[in-house]
Amino acid sequence: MPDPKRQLPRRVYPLRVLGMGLGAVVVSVVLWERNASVVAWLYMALITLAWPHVAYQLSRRSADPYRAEIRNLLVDSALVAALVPLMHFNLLPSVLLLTLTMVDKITTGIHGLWARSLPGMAGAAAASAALTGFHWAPVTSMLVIIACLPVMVLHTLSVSVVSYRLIRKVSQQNQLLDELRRIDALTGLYGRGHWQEQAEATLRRHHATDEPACLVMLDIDHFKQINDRHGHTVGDEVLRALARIVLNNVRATDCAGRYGGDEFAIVLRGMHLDNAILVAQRIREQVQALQLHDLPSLRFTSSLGVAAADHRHNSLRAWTNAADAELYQAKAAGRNRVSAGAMPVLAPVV
Ligand SMILES: Nc1nc2c(ncn2[C@@H]2O[C@H](COP(=O)(O)OP(=O)(O)OP(=O)(O)O)[C@@H](O)[C@H]2O)c(=O)[nH]1
Repeated sequence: MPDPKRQLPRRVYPLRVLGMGLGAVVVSVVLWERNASVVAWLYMALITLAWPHVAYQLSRRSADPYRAEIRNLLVDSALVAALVPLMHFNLLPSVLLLTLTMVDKITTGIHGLWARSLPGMAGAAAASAALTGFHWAPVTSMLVIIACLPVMVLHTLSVSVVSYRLIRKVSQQNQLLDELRRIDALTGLYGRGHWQEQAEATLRRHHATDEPACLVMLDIDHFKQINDRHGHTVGDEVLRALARIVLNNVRATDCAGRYGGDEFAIVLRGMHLDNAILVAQRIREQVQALQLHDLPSLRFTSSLGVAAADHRHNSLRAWTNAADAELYQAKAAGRNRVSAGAMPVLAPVV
């Protein structure tokens, strides 16, 4: 991929040619109005027409084109400031060109570049005033106003387009970051943070409307042994396969997340405990029957704890603790089973 810093001179070159060219139109009209000398015309042509090409060659030949281009940007500002005395301080073009060169420094996004350009601008304006003689004629004619329009319009539009692209890129990247934050990369289930937000919302709705909801905590049995015997890659494959089973058994309105290493949490919205137990049983059975494509001999099981949302659950922590306690029961009772609150521990169907 081309280095964007090395590409900078090539990107800036046409913009500088265009900007300085449009500036030249403005200054030419002012010089023409005041019957400027040949020297003044040459001076203007050197700055506006020759400089962009010199700048390009300087940065292209430099060992560090990026730094060279920053230097060129500072020279741009100084040269534009030098045009002001040449125009006898004609008000509109002077203010316009100085403002635009400042905007160019700001839109680079380089911290403080505009401030760094100020001493050079002041020095160049003073030197230019000394060379050309200090003439004060700030009144702007209609012709000069018209000559200012193209640079004004084109510059404003181009800055707007660049800002628009930047804003779109930032918002796309924010969306991507949000997606990364929400989704667990390994399993494709929700990550813990997003899952918790959704689970909290479900619990709040239960408190507000009495809408039933159940929480299933699932943990793979002896997962450490799978990792130890077959390696982490197989362990990861087991986690992915289990996530697929979970997703196949929940509705779009439910919320399944990876809670920890080999622990999964599912919020079943609008569901009573008896139905939630059926879902948990179905998942347990499918996990037990699962065969990995690359390692069909590997079998594993899971334990699940189910807790219905209750008014006594004053926080998500209380609800997850209740489901976790059930999960602990299932593990303690011999694993590969579902445990659910008031319901008896459910032994596996053999
Ligand atoms: N392959 C893989 N392993 C993980 C990942 N995250 C956590 N683990 C492993 O998961 C294992 C969890 O093991 P334990 O919590 O001790 O539980 P267990 O072996 O499943 O035993 P029981 O839960 O008591 O049945 C640890 O060995 C972790 O290293 C992961 O993303 N990929």
